[in-house]
Amino acid sequence: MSGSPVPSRPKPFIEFEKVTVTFGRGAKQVQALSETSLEIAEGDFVALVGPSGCGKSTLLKLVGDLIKPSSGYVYVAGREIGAQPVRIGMAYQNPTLLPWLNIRDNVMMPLKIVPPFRGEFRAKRKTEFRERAEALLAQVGLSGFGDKFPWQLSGGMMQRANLCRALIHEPELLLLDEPFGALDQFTREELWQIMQELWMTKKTTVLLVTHDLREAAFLGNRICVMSARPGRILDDSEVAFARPRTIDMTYQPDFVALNQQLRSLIVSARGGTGIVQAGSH
Ligand SMILES: Nc1ncnc2c1ncn2[C@@H]1O[C@H](COP(=O)(O)OP(=O)(O)OP(=O)(O)O)[C@@H](O)[C@H]1O
Repeated sequence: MSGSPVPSRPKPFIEFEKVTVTFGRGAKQVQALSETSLEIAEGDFVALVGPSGCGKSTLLKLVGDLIKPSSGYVYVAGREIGAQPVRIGMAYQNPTLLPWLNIRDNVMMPLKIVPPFRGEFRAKRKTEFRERAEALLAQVGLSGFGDKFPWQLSGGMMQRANLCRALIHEPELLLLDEPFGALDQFTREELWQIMQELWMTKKTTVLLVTHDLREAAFLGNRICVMSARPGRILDDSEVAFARPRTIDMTYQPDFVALNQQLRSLIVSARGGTGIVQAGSH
C-alpha cells in the first residue's frame, strides 16, 4: 500500500440502521418492516418499489418523522430524526389542496408555516414569495392559474400545483408517495418530465414510492426493491441512463430489460407467477 489516505465516503444524508416497525399489539400486531438498513446520499433520487403492503409508505413516514421505529435508528443529515429540523416537502396521490385558497396561496402555504420563512412572510418578503410561487407555477406549465381555485383545475393540474407546494420552501428532502398514481398515462409521463427537470435544477434529495416500474426507472438514480411484508430491501441498483431521460428512451431495449428485471424480482417477492387469475385480486 502507498500509504495515501483512503478517500472518505460522504456521509449519507439519510441512513436507516437496522430499523423495524411493528404496528399494534397482541393478536392485532402487524410487522410492517423487518430489519432494514439503507443509506441515501445527499441529492440522490431513490425510487422504492415492491409488492403492495410491503412497507414502502412506512419507510417514507419514518423519514418524515411521522412514525417512530420499533427498533433501530433513522438518521437524517447526520442526526437522529427529530433531533434537528430538516425542511421536508411531501406530495401524495391526493393533492390535498385547500379548497378555500387559490392556487398561488395554496402553493405559498409552507412559507407561512415552515421556519425560517414563517417569520419573514408577513413582512417584506411577501412579494418576493409570490414571485417565487409564480415562477414555480410557470415551471410546471401553470402560468396564469395562480388566481384559480383547486376545483377549477383538472387532476393533473392539481398535482402540478401540489408539486409546487412541496418545493416552494426549498426542501432539503422531498418525499413522494405515488404522486402520479391517479393520473392518466399521458399526464403522468408529462409530470415525470417536469419532475425530472425540477430535480435537475434543484438537486433535492428525493425518495419516491411508486408501483409504476417505468416511473421508477425514468426518475430514479437508484431503485430499491422491497420484499413482501414484513418488508426489507431485496435489491438496490443504480439506474445508469443518461439525463435528461426522454419518454422514447423508456421503450428502448435496455430500459425495457430493466423493467422486466424489476418485475420478476417483485413477482418472486410476492411469491407468485405474475399471472393474475380471473376473479383474483
Ligand atoms: N397505522 C397502522 N396501523 C396498523 N397497520 C398499519 C399501519 N400503517 C400501515 N400498516 C400496515 O403495515 C403494512 C405496510 O403498510 P404500508 O402502507 O407501508 O405498505 P405499502 O408498501 O406502502 O403498501 P401499498 O403499496 O399497498 O400502498 C400493511 O400491512 C399495512 O396494513
